[in-house]
Amino acid sequence: MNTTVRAAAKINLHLGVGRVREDGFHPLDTVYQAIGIHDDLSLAAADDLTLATRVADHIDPADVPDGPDNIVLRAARLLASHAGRPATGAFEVRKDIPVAGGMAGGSADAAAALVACDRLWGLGTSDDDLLALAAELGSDIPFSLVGGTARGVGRGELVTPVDDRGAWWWVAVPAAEGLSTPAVYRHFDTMRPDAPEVPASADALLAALASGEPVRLARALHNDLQEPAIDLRPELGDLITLGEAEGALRGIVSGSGPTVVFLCDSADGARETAAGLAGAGHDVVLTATGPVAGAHLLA
Ligand SMILES: C[C@@](CO)(OP(=O)(O)O)[C@H](O)COP(=O)(O)OP(=O)(O)OC[C@H]1O[C@@H](n2ccc(N)nc2=O)[C@H](O)[C@@H]1O
Ligand SMILES: Nc1ncnc2c1ncn2[C@@H]1O[C@H](COP(=O)(O)OP(=O)(O)O)[C@@H](O)[C@H]1O
Repeated sequence: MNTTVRAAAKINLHLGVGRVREDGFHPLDTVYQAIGIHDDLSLAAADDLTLATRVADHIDPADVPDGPDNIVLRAARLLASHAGRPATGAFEVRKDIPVAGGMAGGSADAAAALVACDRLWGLGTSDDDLLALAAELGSDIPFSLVGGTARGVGRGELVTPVDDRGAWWWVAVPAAEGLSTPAVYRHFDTMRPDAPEVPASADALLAALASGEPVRLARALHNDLQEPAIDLRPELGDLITLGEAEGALRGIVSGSGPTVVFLCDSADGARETAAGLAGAGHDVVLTATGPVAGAHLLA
């Protein structure tokens, strides 16, 4: 029998980035939100470890590694070694989350793989151990397990859920070509040699979130990686201006980009913004609500 796990894309409502640490990572104060764009991962019992990927029309299959470098297989091997057992199983991943888009698609798949292997192998790994293994694989992966809306500190791996009773409407516009996360962080270092050691606080964003007011949340959105991402891809600035002219409350680069996400005031607002962006020639325009759950088993 197959085990199927769904994992969501993330956006950063607030991404405060401090001066690079000695270990090469940047201290963050961030607020993540999981939104309704998903990858689905299924796992069947097998004698060896295999992976097949299927991608949505808006994804180039060549962008997804199909060998041992795929983070799904890395996650399976890490959990197997933690449990002292062989890594076995036949994975199939169906990708809808833009690749190298600043939406943590690989992190979502890694979180899904941890949950699926734990189930198929009957391990009953504790939440604390799963979160620690997730952090070892990547800074965003603990959040992909937790989902909802959460604050992330440290290098983003220390995650605490926050109060969010909103149902926020988002329009996401991925780019045809992804951006490398380390390259955007390096560009941040060049552009912001004076970056403070302590990253910009997420407190104002959290207050806006608790208000439930889309206009207030729109004003509070903040991303310190937006400037370097736009400097590397100037067309992202034009895209933000366009989406705002088409009715969005605010556009912002998602994480390290190049996906741009637009906060809208309602379902109708999101439909209108999406239609305006599509009419202006953007082939791929996705609409989603957030928050949604983290990596979870499908019945
Ligand atoms: C920028 C963010 C914002 O949520 O997301 P994406 O836009 O990539 O989705 C994250 O910080 C990405 O997290 P993730 O993609 O898991 O990063 P990791 O695999 O841990 O690290 C990849 C590389 O990114 C840089 N990195 C990552 C996290 C961090 N706090 N500081 C960094 O400088 C380092 O160069 C590191 O070698
Ligand atoms: N399962 C996977 N899905 C997507 N990308 C993967 C996967 N496994 C490894 N990768 C590699 O990770 C890189 C970053 O992918 P992704 O997590 O989608 O982006 P981001 O870090 O911008 O959120 C990709 O360019 C790809 O080479």
